[in-house]
Amino acid sequence: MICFENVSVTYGGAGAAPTVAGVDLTVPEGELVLLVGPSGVGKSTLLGAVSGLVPHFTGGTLRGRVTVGGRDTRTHRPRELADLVGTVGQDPLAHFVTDTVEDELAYGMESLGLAPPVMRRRVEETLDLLGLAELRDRPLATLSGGQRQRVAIGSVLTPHPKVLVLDEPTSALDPAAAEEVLAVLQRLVHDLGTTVLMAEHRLERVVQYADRVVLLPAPGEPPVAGAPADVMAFSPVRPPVVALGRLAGWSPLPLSVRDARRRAGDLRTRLAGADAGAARRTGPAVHPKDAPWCAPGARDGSGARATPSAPATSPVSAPAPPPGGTDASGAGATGTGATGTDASPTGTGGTGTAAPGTAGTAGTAGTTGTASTTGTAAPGGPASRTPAAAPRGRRAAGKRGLSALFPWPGRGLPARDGAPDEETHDPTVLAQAARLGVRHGRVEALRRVDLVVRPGETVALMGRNGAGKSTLLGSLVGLVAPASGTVRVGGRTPHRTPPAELVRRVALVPQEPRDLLYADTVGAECAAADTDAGAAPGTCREIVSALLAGVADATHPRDLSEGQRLALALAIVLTARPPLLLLDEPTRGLDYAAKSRLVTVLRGLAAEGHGIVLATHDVELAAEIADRVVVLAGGEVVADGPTADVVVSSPAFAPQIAKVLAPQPWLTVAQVEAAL
Ligand SMILES: Nc1ncnc2c1ncn2[C@@H]1O[C@H](COP(=O)(O)OP(=O)(O)OP(=O)(O)O)[C@@H](O)[C@H]1O
Ligand SMILES: Nc1ncnc2c1ncn2[C@@H]1O[C@H](COP(=O)(O)OP(=O)(O)OP(=O)(O)O)[C@@H](O)[C@H]1O
Repeated sequence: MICFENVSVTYGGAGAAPTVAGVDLTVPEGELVLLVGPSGVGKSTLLGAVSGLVPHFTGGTLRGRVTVGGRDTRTHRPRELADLVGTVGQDPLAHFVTDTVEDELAYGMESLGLAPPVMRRRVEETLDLLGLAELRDRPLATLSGGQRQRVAIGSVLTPHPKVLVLDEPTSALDPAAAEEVLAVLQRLVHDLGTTVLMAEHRLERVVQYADRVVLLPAPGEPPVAGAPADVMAFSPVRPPVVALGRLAGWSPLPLSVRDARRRAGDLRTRLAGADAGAARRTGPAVHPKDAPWCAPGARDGSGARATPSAPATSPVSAPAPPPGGTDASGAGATGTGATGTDASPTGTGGTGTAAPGTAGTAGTAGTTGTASTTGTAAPGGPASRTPAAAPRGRRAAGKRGLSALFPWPGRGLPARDGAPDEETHDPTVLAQAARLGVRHGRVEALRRVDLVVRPGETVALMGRNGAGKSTLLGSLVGLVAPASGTVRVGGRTPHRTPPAELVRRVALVPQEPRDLLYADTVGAECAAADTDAGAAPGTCREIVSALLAGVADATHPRDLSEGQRLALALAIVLTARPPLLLLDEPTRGLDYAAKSRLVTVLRGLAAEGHGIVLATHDVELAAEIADRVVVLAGGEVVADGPTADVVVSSPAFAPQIAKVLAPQPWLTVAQVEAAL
């Protein structure tokens, strides 16, 4: 059904190396084929060549031939393939064409001219199938990340295309929703003979459903295709059950928890006497001193360093003194460091690239709000949730709004220590929500939420799509104001705190990393991040490379792969080293190796006394890194406890290894390896 004949794709001008090359591949009708490989290797590029987006919309040069159902995708533009191919990209919002859930589900069918009764029936079926019935009239812009992804999937299912091309379709879905979507896909493949080509990083969710796996081992290297267990035997990306199977020497390798449980008897016996607690403490934690970007003096070359477990009011990320010697507390309104630059004389931006913002800069940003996608946050009121929908120009303004909100701990920022709500601040508490309620219009997104985050703690927020995780993170950075109860960060009330003060206490990597990016190149983003944070030049760049190799300085952030873009956004925020670090779904697009490097970095920060809160559906990540898991449901906290207790007691949130080795207490392959 899909045929690649000696295909290569090259971005950039003459002489550039091809991103993918030597692709000869056939995907037969009625098969589910899984495309795997490291971040940035070219998976989306190959998928785009099938849907026609590459090269028609992305640029670049496609050589060779890709046909779908006999149609050449180079001579047929995407709309000429629309009756045959349904595509879900990595950024659903960018592809939505209507305004509401129901309209979006109907749109593809309308374009094909299907009869109204048929459309009606299929919309209803799909609303039920994907748990969207209650959201049918909702504006798409108000949906949570996972709700958007469900709509995107639903909208390609309704026209019943013969071919589905899906790029990380479960990345924003909660575990149960992911299982449901995969069950639907399997039914389409088995019952209707639909052909599915899907790229996915969370192999633990999908590999057992694949008929075949195609591995892209490295950029420019030809793909290797085969039976899933055969490819997993040598694949550099593999789910925990496969890693466990390889560790234990099982053959054939297990692809599912069920397969692995059947093989695990001996392993359980070997592990019976081992100390799970000790193994759990044997993670790959790298002390920050051993991480180059964290080395003393890395930030300003002076060797100045914050004390571990410093309280929030003298944050571990406390900005280093500027060359001029001005310190954070004494800078007053003019403390702009060596440059003396006011970032926003026109009052349109936040601290921008001139992080050493003055009181005037910060105040202006906060009060005018820049009419940006998020700029309404600070004292101005709740923020729009639609930054990704904004055109590039607005997004740039959004970035300025964001930089006013998020973490550019400017040197010389005026500290209002001693302000009323800080007087009673307990330095062992980085953030606290008490009986917190938040509304988005008619939607009660959070109800009576209690949460405390202390220095050195890593907390995973988990829960179904729409449970309120992003809202809770948003309330900690002042993006949303409480309807009831209180929220404090570093002793401040976030939505009432001038952004320039808040950024010294807390930072957020948003669910859509694009919202943090505004420069034209990776290099410029990194340079701005260093300046904003008062870090030594090269710090941000070093973190990007440490998380993910192969991200070129000259690339426009728009052209980065999903994982590369996330690595850049993470690096920008990690450069700022805020006392409290908030991460909203921080592993989309990241391969297992990059994820493990991220875990190492975060562990290092936690060891230094930073607090970390991550909203995630990635149960494997939560098992690796979180001390505590807080589960939200319908806007309420329904569980809050040590990771092992919370995740093991829930089939939805238990990582694969916990399921395989239950009732033994192991959560990760690393723990098992350490114990053996
Ligand atoms: N339009 C473009 N212009 C220039 N370079 C691009 C463009 N699109 C992708 N690239 C580059 O091609 C490479 C492959 O990107 P692609 O998105 O295909 O990778 P991927 O395997 O899907 O990554 P991920 O797992 O992170 O989603 C990356 O280095 C990326 O920077
Ligand atoms: N601007 C808005 N207007 C109306 N409802 C909204 C708005 N923003 C969010 N919501 C709703 O609030 C609820 C909580 O959304 P939130 O984004 O916090 O969920 P989440 O737990 O992060 O979900 P996901 O796992 O899908 O990212 C959802 O039902 C969402 O649809």
